[in-house]
Amino acid sequence: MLYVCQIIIIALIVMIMARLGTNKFLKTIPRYVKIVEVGPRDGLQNEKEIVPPSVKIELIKMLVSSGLPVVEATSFVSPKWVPQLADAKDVLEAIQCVEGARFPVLTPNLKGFEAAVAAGAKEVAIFAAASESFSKSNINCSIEDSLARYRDVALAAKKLSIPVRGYISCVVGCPIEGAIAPSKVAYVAKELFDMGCFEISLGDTIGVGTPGTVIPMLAAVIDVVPLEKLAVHFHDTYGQALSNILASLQMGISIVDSSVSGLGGCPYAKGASGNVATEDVVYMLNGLRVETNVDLRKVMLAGDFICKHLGRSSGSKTAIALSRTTAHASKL
Ligand SMILES: CC(C)(COP(=O)([O-])OP(=O)([O-])OC[C@H]1O[C@@H](n2cnc3c(N)ncnc32)[C@H](O)[C@@H]1OP(=O)([O-])[O-])[C@@H](O)C(=O)NCCC(=O)NCCSC(=O)C[C@@](C)(O)CC(=O)[O-]
Repeated sequence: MLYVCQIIIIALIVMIMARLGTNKFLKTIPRYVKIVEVGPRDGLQNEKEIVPPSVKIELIKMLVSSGLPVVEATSFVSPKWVPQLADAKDVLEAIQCVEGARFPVLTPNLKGFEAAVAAGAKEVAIFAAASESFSKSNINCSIEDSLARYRDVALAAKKLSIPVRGYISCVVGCPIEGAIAPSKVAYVAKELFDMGCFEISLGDTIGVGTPGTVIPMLAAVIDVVPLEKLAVHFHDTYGQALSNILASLQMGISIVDSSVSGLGGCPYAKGASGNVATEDVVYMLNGLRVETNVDLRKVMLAGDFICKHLGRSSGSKTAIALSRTTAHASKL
């Protein structure tokens, strides 16, 4: 009996030592990561075929049931610019009764903000760029003009106690200008922070970044905005999104945007592919033993649902692999 106890104690010590050894290398990674699901907005804004509101509403409900704490629902932008989201009012009104997640919506100006609030928005997002040319092609104004517009939105939101998230596009590269200097990103980030954004999401809109460009960009932004206010938003055009997320986590970032099944792209950034897939992010974070409170199987069900509707296969490698191998799936 004494012998068995000794073996159990030694085994426990070995396990704890092994864990501590691993933790030495992973110690800077946050223990909890908030995933911001952007599929219904960033994903569906770029679909050629217009998805009916009933499908969007069902998708949002399925994503909420997977435990995702934030599901970006839609945009109150000009329907001439983004006809795919012309049903923003219908979608947002229909999910008012859904509990368990926050539903931010994009608002490019006061007109959009007022329409969003009238439809029940309790959180909004404004979206600037670190590239002049992209700002012009995406929202038809210069960076400075966009910041002036967003100050009005932020002020109106403050009066109603509505939290405002800020986005910055093209944080490492622009489809028109090429490489973007980290100082430009830091400048816009500080402006958004100073106007009251509670969180700032740094978007590699065309997915060209690698840890080699993402780390210096984050270092410049962390110098001017508190780390805990920053989120990362990677498109996966060059297959770099997960490595960029890991590098960001190692720098202490704990908020990651992703899109179910890797849906997405920006209508004003030709060639940009979808966001990093939520399923792939959850799988990696599970492997790192980072808490997300998200049920991977349920995200996969939401992914199946929208991919069937769109008539295409998933953009998530995890979803494809797990749906093929029941042996792996049972270990989740
Ligand atoms: C900003 C504008 C409106 C300027 O567009 P504009 O043409 O310069 O605006 P305008 O003020 O001259 O108005 C033109 C028309 O739009 C109407 N209008 C004006 N505002 C609104 C509104 N809010 N909602 C509905 N309608 C609106 C306005 O009433 C008028 O209607 P008309 O008199 O011609 O009938 C336009 O450029 C626009 O809507 N752009 C949005 C483009 C977009 O949504 N892009 C994708 C999202 S950003 C992104 O994907 C990046 C991100 C966030 O995901 C991060 C990343 O990946 O990097």
